[in-house]
Amino acid sequence: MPRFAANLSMLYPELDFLDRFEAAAKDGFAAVEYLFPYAYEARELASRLAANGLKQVLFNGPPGDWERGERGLACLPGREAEFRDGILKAIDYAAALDCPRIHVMAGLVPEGVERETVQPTYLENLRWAAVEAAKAGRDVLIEPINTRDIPRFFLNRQDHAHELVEAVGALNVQVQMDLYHCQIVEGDVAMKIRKYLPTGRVGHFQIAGVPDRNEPDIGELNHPYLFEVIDEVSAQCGWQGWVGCEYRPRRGAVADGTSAGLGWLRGLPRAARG
Ligand SMILES: O=C(O)[C@@H](O)C(=O)CO
Ligand SMILES: [Mg+2]
Repeated sequence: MPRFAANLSMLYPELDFLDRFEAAAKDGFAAVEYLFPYAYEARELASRLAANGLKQVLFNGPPGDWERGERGLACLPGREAEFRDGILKAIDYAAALDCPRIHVMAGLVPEGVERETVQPTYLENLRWAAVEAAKAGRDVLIEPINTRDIPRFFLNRQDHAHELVEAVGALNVQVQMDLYHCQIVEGDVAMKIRKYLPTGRVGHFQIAGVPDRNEPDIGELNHPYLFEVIDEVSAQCGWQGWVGCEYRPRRGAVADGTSAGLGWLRGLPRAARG
């Protein structure tokens, strides 16, 4: 089975953020990811990781003004200086948390502007981020996201993400393949894993039930089958990454907490949470 990381932005909403580390470790996870570390001192987060024997495997670069709807700066002409400051801050956190990957959110295509118009800005920003991240020994990830959840998001499809990774041409730029978004936008998920994982350009997976982003055993995707596909292809190509559990708990959230909804994980053959 693949190795699973708990996404602490979505799992354990019944707990304060800093208490979610312990909860994930108690549930058997060996790794965590979350959207943003910036509201906390890096040393506080590092001590939670260490105290609970957890690895940090992913977090996001600063997204701009999240409260006002911004979802990344990478494709926004005129925001390059802010983008660069954010990437340098993320690299500092990645060093303090010993985190190998940073997800750089693409941002929203401005109203009335064509996607193609902002693509040069996106590529230039990614190239810059790749160089800075490489100096620090980190990978930069880009994630196609569905437009039902984030209308006008610049990057929606796996093929577009892989084209962009090729265009940047840096070994430390990879695709964050979130199977939830992939199913909503384009489907044919198993074949896309078979197509893209052997390229060496998939840095990380994420999962959630589709369509409602709840536990992976609710909804239209057959995750045990997809995990077998990831296992089979990984065995052939040597992929050794993580699968982030990025969903909003439905089964357990109210009565018993997130743990009660982890039956899908406990039920997997040779379940590997670390
Ligand atoms: O899929 C998602 O929503 C996340 O992985 C993310 O980084 C942006 O919200
Ligand atoms: Mg995701």
